[in-house]
Amino acid sequence: MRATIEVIGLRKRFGPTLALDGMSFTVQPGQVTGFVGPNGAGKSTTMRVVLGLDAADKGRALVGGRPYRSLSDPLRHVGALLDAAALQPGRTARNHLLWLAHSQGLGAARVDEVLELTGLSGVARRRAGGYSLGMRQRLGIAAALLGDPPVLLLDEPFNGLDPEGIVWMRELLAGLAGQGRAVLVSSHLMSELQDTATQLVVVGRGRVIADTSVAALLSAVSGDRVTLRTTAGPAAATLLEEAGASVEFLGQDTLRVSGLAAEEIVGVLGAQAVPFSEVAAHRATLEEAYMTLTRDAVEFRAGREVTQ
Ligand SMILES: Nc1ncnc2c1ncn2[C@@H]1O[C@H](COP(=O)(O)OP(=O)(O)OP(=O)(O)O)[C@@H](O)[C@H]1O
Repeated sequence: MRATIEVIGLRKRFGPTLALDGMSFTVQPGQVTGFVGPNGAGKSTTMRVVLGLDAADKGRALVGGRPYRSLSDPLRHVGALLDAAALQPGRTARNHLLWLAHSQGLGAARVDEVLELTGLSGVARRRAGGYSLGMRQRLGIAAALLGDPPVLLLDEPFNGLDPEGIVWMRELLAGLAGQGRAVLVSSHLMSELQDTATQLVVVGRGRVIADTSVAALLSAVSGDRVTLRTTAGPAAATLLEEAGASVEFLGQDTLRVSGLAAEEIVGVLGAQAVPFSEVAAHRATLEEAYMTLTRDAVEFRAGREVTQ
């Protein structure tokens, strides 16, 4: 089976709410793909449609090239974490997983493996009703991994995790993608996905705003701004402007330079022996990139609405 998720032109209306408005993207194997957007953007609905839990009014969703409902052993094809709070509180974690495993022809040995993998072995015989949200997230991941599926869909897996849990989750997701799986992870906090996602599908109001690699997004948003610290501000500014840069004074000794790369700035100043103590290229965070993208989308929509 191809480890992919294909979402093709999904449209879904709930009464007056248009939850999905032509949602389309593909999730590739070997990557953690972040699925981000503000509350109500349509992330959960998309995942529910992919998993056959909601029917789309239009469009198609395929897992490994096939609709979810046509998969005979779904847990072996796709693992999902949708709502970690949805557990039978009286059941122990191990029994919960055993029940799921048996329904798919999987044995107890696999249950113990996923308990180990998610760090739950020590508490596996406790009732899940007493679990913290973080432990429930781990149990949800354990359930998603039971069938060793090539495709994973995780809705807000970072919810309720403490900082240590967040690091653990990032490493787990990167490891799963490193094994060649397609991993789709939704979040409304871009910062959670920093250092984890390599691809991003950014959504707003039921459609895709951007579908890009994280590296391309960060370099596009970082631009070519460089911060320069020098005690010879005016001389440096003159030289750099002559070399084609634009220069802005942020303080007496601090200049923001654009239009030249950091190495070129060092070259220009070095050639004329102009002293400087720091040349730092600006690097955007994922959060900044997200704000830029979603702000543009809002402006675009506002403009379109006015002209309609
Ligand atoms: N069962 C439902 N009945 C009515 N409206 C719904 C239903 N499910 C989702 N919606 C609406 O569809 C829109 C998309 O919701 P969805 O939960 O998919 O967004 P989301 O991006 O996952 O948001 P969040 O980050 O808050 O989870 C929202 O306006 C939501 O209120």
